[in-house]
Amino acid sequence: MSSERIIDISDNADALADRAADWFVAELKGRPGPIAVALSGGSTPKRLYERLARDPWRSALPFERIHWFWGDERIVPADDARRNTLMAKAALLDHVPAPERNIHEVAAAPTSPEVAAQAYEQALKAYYGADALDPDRPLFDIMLLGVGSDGHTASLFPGKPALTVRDRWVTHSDPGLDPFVPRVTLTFPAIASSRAVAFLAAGADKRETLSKVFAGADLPSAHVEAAGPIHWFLDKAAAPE
Ligand SMILES: O=C1O[C@H](COP(=O)(O)O)[C@@H](O)[C@H](O)[C@H]1O
Repeated sequence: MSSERIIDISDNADALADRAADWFVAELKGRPGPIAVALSGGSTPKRLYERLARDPWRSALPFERIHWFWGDERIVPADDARRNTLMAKAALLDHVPAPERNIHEVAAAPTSPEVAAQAYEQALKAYYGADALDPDRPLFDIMLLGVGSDGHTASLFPGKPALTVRDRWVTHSDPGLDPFVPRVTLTFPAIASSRAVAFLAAGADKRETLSKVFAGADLPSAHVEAAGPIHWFLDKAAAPE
């Protein structure tokens, strides 16, 4: 299986966020029933979240029906600024009519990463209504991902055991990059259960990594599959030649 790759290059990080916000709204337009979105941490997605919190994007989204999940989380105390959840709330969820019951956070410390991963998998299974992923019924409608300068995505870091986990939807991982705090992450099979995936990457420090990813290097972000296309929203500084 190899997902279609669609590359969208903008002049700068702000234009990239505008493009991604337009895509996000278009992707959900007319979609009936509950909608599951997996959010990413990282510097580039924040700009997208800020846009979704304001018009014209905000008023085009069915917040009552959108369920918010995270592709990965840092297992630190709930009020620690390194939490991906805090960033998404500050940029988006605190400013939109997102029902509390639709916000599915990963547990914070002092919960252990093992227990947090198990609990998150149970929460995903409860939402999905089954214990096994059906390829004809993707778990996520939209999966947002970042890519680190080492090629990691979510908290799937090069060389770490989490990369090989196929029998779980969620696992825990040690980080390969700062911040060096325990992580909980979706596994590759859970990420692949997505109707659409969008990577967001901006800045010259991502360029060399992206060249390797697009050349098929053995890096985590190159191994992401999806039920539908994989979009890459990049700015000119990040885009390889
Ligand atoms: O640690 C993380 O890093 C990646 C990439 O972040 P960026 O700031 O380099 O864009 C992010 O996708 C992930 O959610 C986060 O936990």
